[in-house]
Amino acid sequence: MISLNRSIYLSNAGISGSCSPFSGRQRGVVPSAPSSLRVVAVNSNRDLNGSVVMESTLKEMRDATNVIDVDANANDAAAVAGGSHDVYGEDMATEDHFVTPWSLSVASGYSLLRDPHYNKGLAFTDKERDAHYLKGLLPPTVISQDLQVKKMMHIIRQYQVPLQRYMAMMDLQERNEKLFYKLLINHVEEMLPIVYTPTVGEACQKYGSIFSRPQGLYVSLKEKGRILEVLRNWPEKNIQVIVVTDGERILGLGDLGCQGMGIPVGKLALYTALGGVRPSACLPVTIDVGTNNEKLLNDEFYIGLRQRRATGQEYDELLHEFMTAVKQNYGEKVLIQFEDFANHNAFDLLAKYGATHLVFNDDIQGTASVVLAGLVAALKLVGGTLADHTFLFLGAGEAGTGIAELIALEISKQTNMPVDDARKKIWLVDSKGLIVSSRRESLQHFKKPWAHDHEPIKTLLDAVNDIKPTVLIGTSGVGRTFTKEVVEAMASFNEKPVILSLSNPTSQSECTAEEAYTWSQGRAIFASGSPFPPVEYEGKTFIPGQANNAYIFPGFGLGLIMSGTIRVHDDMLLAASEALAAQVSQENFDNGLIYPPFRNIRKISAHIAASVAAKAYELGLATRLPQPKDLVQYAESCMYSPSYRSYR
Ligand SMILES: NC(=O)C1=CN([C@@H]2O[C@H](COP(=O)(O)OP(=O)(O)OC[C@H]3O[C@@H](n4cnc5c(N)ncnc54)[C@H](OP(=O)(O)O)[C@@H]3O)[C@@H](O)[C@H]2O)C=CC1
Ligand SMILES: CC(=O)C(=O)O
Ligand SMILES: [Mg+2]
Repeated sequence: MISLNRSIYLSNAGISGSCSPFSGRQRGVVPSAPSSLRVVAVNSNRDLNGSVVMESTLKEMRDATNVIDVDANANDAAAVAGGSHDVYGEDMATEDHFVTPWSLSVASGYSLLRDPHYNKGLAFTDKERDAHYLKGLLPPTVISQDLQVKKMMHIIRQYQVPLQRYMAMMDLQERNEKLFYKLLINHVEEMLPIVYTPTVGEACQKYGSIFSRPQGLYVSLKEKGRILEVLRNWPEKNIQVIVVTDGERILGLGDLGCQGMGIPVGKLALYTALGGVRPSACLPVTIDVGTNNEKLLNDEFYIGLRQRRATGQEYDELLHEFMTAVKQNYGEKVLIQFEDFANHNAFDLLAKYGATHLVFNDDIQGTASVVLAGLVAALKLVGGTLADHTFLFLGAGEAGTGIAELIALEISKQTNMPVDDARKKIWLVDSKGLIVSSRRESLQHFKKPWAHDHEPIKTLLDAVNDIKPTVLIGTSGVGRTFTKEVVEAMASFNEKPVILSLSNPTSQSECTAEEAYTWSQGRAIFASGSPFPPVEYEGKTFIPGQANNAYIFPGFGLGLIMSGTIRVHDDMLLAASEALAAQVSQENFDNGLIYPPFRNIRKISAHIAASVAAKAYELGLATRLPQPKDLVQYAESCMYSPSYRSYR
């Protein structure tokens, strides 16, 4: 039986006996604990000093003095599931689940205010303040969550420097998670450039200096042989999406080593805000195998291993241990999204683990899907079918060859032409010039399918003038490479040249929106990886689109999760593309846009999720049966809500 003085808090502290109260997420339990064992940390002094392990029942928990609530997120899922299925966790629907320690929390008021999952700040009602020992810990006023959002926006807008806004947002995420997501969802177009590209790039570059509270899980070479143990230190048990990087190609900023952590953290914030995956199901991971970035190695504030990158067998073994441990710890339905790996590892990891794990490479596959969607939509503005167009890429790495391949697959599907023939409509330029057959022997494997018969060409401008593409796509990671001459050449033989500058962050964009519109005399159909503001040209306002995989991965992931899909298939990427393209309205087209606005992203994500799930069911890769009748409605019903819950 439980004997309580003042308050109790469920955590894994009872098992470890050594964890400090409320450092990071505290609703977890050592996953290997037998399910019948209830682990309760008794807090007699508002601390977890003297934690004990004991058995308990749900009733006992509820009888305890200060029971807050079952996991609010679990409630979201259970509510939409009508208590009958488990969208967000295998064992969520059963009563037994609700007595497991990670789904029920009991806290002192003081601790409650410091738990980002439950904290509501001034929005705690008087009744809640009474019930949860909050009296006196807050000033008397009670305000709504909407007013809190308004106030935070006011504070954030006062910061002129984007990095300060980023830090304010990260601070909010660590302080009051629901408020963070409410704000991000309600102000998505304004806040996306802060928590995501371009600002997240600068944050990664300066991560060591701005680092305060750790976010995500660091798996370094030091942990080799003990990765399962590291995973078990993470307090959440029902992880559904992991975004993992090794920091070697962070946006177009190169090797940022361990400081790449900003990317998984940012991507997963989007999984929740844009795709509705609950935050506690998301795990950001950075694999630290060292860095070859001399500046960071010599930076006294660098947070990672101070050694050059491990490669070869040492690297492979660490990654394999990680992949094996993830599956062992979270099961086979956890989605592992590879992010910002260098291409010499990215393609191999995807190929190696694609057959055994639910893996998705955002840079190769997510980017491909978002760009194909934009191109399909662009056809409404430029005419013809995909097969009628000629595509030229600057950059033949993950993004470039990934997009090229999906375009070829779609052309082949639409025309019944062999994929090899479809590839002939697509040309790529890398740092050595046009990829042609005479270079084949020395090419990396992912470039070989693009080595067409042609004379060697050294420069992009020469390639543009020779090949005369209708679509020019920048995936080089090098800024200002679409020069005036290049854009003018595109505009000289295309009435409406399609120009996509995909490289991130803004500094690496192949050209700016202003350059694209002015150099093409306002005729370009333009989109970029990082956002640009509208451009005035000859009395007309041009609104550039944002071609970023953020349109795809949140909905794509949601579709996989909600259908219990066990493997990613190319047809799912095509389905996601079609779903996104279908969301572009006539009004968007009238404004020259080939992507819908981000403000509708949750609806868009629901449609993408539904299409991906439908494809998964069709392919027999979905395990959650029976298939829901209305997948869009189902996707919407599964989405995390950032609104506060009432703590009874
Ligand atoms: N908008 C979006 O959603 C996304 C944008 N990106 C962005 O795309 C960029 C590239 O990413 P990724 O494909 O993964 O990177 P990779 O390193 O895999 O590929 C970069 C490619 O660019 C080529 N390149 C580099 N410099 C030049 C140059 N001066 N002239 C011509 N080609 C050059 C490289 O050539 P070589 O092979 O010879 O070295 C390589 O083929 C990044 O900036 C990234 O942020 C990536 C994913 C999604
Ligand atoms: C957007 C993205 O994934 C990248 O630039 O790498
Ligand atoms: Mg990326």
